Amino acid sequence: MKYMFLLLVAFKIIDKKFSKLQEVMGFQTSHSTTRLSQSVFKTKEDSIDEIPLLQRTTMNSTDHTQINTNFIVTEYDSWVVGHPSALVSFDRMMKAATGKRIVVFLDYDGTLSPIVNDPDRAFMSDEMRAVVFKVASYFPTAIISGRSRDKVKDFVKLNNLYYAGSHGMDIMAPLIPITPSDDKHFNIGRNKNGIEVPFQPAKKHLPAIQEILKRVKNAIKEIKGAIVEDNGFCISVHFRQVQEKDYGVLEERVKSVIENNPQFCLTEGKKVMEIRPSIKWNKGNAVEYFLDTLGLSSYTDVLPMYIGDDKTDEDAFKVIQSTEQGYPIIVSSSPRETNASYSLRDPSEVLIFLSWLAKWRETSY
Ligand SMILES: O=P(O)(O)OC[C@H]1O[C@H](O[C@H]2O[C@H](CO)[C@@H](O)[C@H](O)[C@H]2O)[C@H](O)[C@@H](O)[C@@H]1O
Repeated sequence: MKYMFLLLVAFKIIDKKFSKLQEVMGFQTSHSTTRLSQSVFKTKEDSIDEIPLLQRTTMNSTDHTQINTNFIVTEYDSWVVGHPSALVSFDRMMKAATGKRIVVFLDYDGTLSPIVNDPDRAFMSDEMRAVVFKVASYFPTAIISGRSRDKVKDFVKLNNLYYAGSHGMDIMAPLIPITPSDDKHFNIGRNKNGIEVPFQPAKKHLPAIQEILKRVKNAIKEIKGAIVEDNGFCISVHFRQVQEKDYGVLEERVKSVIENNPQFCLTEGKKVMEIRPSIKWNKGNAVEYFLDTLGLSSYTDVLPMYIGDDKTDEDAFKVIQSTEQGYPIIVSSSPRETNASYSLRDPSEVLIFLSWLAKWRETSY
């Protein structure tokens, strides 16, 4: 009996220590829902379950830091300390947002829709659409995508938000600012008859872009799995389905098309090479443009949030950082060098975050 009691006490102490460790690791305690707990814990449990016990005890420090055989701190766990989960930090973030004018910026691929092999089939779920609709009905919201503006709008299918395509090189800004504008960009959104026209800083390059599009399609047509996507002011060359042995040739051919043509440059995204005009305009400029046309750039109580997953979103994260009170949130399930302050693992966590945001607005106003 005495031993049973001692055993119970020992068990309690271990259990308490484990809970403490979870808190230190940033696991949610106050805003938890079953979905969040499942989402946050899933990978931990999976990563432990998936790895045989023997291997757990022999892991090297590059992949995992071993604490004991039952609890493993992954590189992701260490990274997330510097880029806390926006779900775990939700209460704190929203406390700081109270009374501020929230503006929401969203990337599309890998943020609102999961990454898939075929770029034409990167559909957004109805659940995500419903939640984005709700968020956009409460806060000014814009989607800034690498896709052409029309294409991203076709995927999203919502009319209560703003769209920027071609990494911000094609913006349909609000016609009437929600607050009096300081007029920096405002008139650019309409023609002289007051009709809505998109802001397209690379417009004069369009004929050259179309010429490059023809040439790149021709240059890579024999490479199996390569897909060329016309994104209006940018061209994507996808290699997700290209065999590794063919990648070198593909890269060489794409580079040769813009060789000696300083009008264009090549950037890289997720298994995609992108040809774009060499102008100083990116997703960060698009964020500034929207804030300006919304009439918000001169207000000190504006809190912009930007959620994105790719390299081109980093320019926007930098701009959000520079406001000193915005929330740049990266979508990544692996550690990454980033200018974002917070993180979400994947579009399913983006969905939870946006639904909490809408709920917060419903209950706190
Ligand atoms: O700025 P975004 O909205 O994130 O657009 C960036 C690129 O996204 C798309 O490509 C990516 O998603 C595809 C579908 O999941 C995937 O197959 C591809 O490997 C990813 O790179 C889009 O097709 C590109 O044109 C965008 O530039």
